[in-house]
Amino acid sequence: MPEEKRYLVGRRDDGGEGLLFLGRYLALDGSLGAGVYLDVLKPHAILICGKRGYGKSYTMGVLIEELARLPFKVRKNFCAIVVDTMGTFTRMDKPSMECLKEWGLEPEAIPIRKFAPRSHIHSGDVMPLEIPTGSLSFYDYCELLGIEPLGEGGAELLNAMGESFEVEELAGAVEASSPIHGMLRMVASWGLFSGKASFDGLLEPGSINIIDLSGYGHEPEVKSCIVASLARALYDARVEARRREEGGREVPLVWLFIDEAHMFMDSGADLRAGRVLTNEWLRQGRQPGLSLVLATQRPSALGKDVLSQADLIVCHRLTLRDDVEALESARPAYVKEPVPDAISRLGKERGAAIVIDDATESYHVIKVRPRMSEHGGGEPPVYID
Ligand SMILES: Nc1ncnc2c1ncn2[C@@H]1O[C@H](COP(=O)(O)OP(=O)(O)OP(=O)(O)O)[C@@H](O)[C@H]1O
Repeated sequence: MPEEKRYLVGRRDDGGEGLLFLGRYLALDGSLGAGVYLDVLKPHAILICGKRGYGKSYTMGVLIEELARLPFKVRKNFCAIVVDTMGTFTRMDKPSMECLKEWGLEPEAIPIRKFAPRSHIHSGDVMPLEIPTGSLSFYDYCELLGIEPLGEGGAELLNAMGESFEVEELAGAVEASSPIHGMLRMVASWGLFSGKASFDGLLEPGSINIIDLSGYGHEPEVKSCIVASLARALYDARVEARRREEGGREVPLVWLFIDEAHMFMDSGADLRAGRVLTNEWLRQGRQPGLSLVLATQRPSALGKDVLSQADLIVCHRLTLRDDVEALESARPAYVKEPVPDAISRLGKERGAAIVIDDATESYHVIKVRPRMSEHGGGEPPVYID
């Protein structure tokens, strides 16, 4: 039987190992063609964008599934960390028997684990996420507490800090009458930060770790603080390990997935998480082996850096002029067709996308493959008696 034709994005050669099956070519008449695969052996900065409900989280889930079913000899080089702001991916750790058959995995070999802040754990299969206070800077604390670093509150906090970054100790060190005292007490009561915690548990070779932050739905500063400290600690761990690694892997290469990335990287909001992700991960992440996958409805909100640093863009249907223009103004020379024209070719089909790939300097219209595990991002049904 002739071998099925396939296309690779993210890598120039046609090598066999370390490929994620993304979907199939989508022809104008709606028919599906050759398979499209994404390289996993090199670090990538991937932007998935699209209008609400057209397949961003679904596509992110496909990439996570594909990582989960990589053979262990390849997967052990990596670990994936998924920042799940809406609880979209929390059902992926218990795939159906049918899905396991597709993945070719025994139930005990599923590499997907779930973490959540202790106060948001409601079932026994979720592990507690604790943020090491050592990974927080003075500026992280200022953002978390909503105080100006150069203002009165900032000075008070800085005085209290001395050697300790422990939340309880800081609360004890500021005047009880100060508003910061109350805020630090509140932060301490969450049980989220600890001097004894470490992120090492997430760095298990071959593991896929879903971090459920949906409990902090209305607190962007808390989510930013968690993501900033996590992203910084992972970056430091890889930079350190890279110096020592020779012929083996000490700390796995990291794939960090961030859904609703505009929450952290909105150029107008200037959150700490956005700065770490842009400066350390997008600009400097290639050498330490850090891959970043961002999904957003609002590519125009992320700032020019994200569009210019992404080596692969998966663009689902977009209609807002600002967003289409942002992509058009970042269009590489090898994309001959204006972005608005390419987007209009997608029509209204969910899961259809344009893939713009720097490695092969090409772009393709594809339909992302169907999910194997349950997708948590669908719309809730309306029950009419
Ligand atoms: N590749 C696909 N194949 C089949 N159906 C899909 C595909 N992609 C998306 N869908 C359908 O579209 C729905 C919405 O997709 P998804 O949850 O990914 O939207 P989204 O773009 O992340 O939206 P939001 O911005 O609101 O989070 C899914 O529940 C699924 O039914």
